[in-house]
Amino acid sequence: MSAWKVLLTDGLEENGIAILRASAEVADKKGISADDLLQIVGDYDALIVRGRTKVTPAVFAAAKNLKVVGRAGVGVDNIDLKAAKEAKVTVVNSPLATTVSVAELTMGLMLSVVRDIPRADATMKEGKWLKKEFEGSELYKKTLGVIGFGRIGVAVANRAKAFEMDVLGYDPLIPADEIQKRGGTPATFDELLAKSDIITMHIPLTPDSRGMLNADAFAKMKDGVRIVCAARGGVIDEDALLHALETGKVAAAGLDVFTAEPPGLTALVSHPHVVCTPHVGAQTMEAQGRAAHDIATEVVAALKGETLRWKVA
Ligand SMILES: NC(=O)c1ccc[n+]([C@@H]2O[C@H](COP(=O)([O-])OP(=O)(O)OC[C@H]3O[C@@H](n4cnc5c(N)ncnc54)[C@H](O)[C@@H]3O)[C@@H](O)[C@H]2O)c1
Ligand SMILES: O=C(O)CC[C@@H](O)C(=O)O
Repeated sequence: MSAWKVLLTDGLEENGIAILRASAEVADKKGISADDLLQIVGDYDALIVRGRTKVTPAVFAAAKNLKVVGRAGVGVDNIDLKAAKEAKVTVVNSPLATTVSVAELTMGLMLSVVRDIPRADATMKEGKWLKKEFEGSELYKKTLGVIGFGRIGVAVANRAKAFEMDVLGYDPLIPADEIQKRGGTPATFDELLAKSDIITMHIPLTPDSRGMLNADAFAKMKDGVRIVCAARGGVIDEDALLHALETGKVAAAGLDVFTAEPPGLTALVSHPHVVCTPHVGAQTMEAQGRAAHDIATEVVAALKGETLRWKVA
């Protein structure tokens, strides 16, 4: 009989489940409702989530045996870290697993917004040949502003440099010489806004970063700037972005993430100059395989009281 019980509420790749099963009993309740989670969470020593499950103070209050919450992925904005601390529950994530996948999707969104690839494809599927309408622009020699020069921001910067873009980096938590070492030209927020042809966001959603790209920020940007975001919807004020698209200040936006998910068919989602994907930055078999391995290993280590690599709280 296994000593520990682990609950999965957003699924996990098989390789991760196998690691957990070597030390614990695993219950896979993918898609469980918030109410049903409150009913059963008290039975478990560990809870592993992705972004869908909200690990609220009520969950911690009901989770009498819980020792660790594992986030298969990076962002922990769906986990109440204050409540975790008060409940003396460890929170771990798997921050290295998805960097490449998110960076590659970001490049895809960037290419999509400069060449209008999704709309060109849609018109072909309507039997049209609108060659003259699809005059885009190059990435070559354009300035890319990377907001958040951490793992994903740097991975995007490296890929952008292969396209011979000039890369500005804004990250108040990283010294300028470190941004330079990581391959970016350090910039203040306002410099980045003023000089970039494309701005891409790679920051966590925190009280500080919520609504960072707002009406004031859009006003400071170049006319015709393009915006890409595969971080969190909340870092952009979506009403301000829509207004900037409607006035032409922003020529196009590529968005993987939304303030409310799923957003439904909002004016932003249906705007002709917006390319959307349904929060799939980390949704590759490679990233999910790595995330499953890393989070399962880390959660087992937490249960065993071993040294942790990715303790968030
Ligand atoms: N679309 C997806 O599926 C997907 C997948 C993984 C991660 N993400 C998002 O991407 C974010 C970044 O991931 P990462 O692995 O690069 O994290 P990271 O911690 O390596 O990098 C984030 C960087 O943002 C900086 N930062 C924090 N607050 C800032 C602020 N207010 N202004 C400017 N910079 C700020 C930090 O100093 C850090 O260097 C995650 O927090 C997550 O929300 C999305
Ligand atoms: O788990 C997901 O579906 C998204 C993951 C991603 O946004 C993250 O922060 O790791």
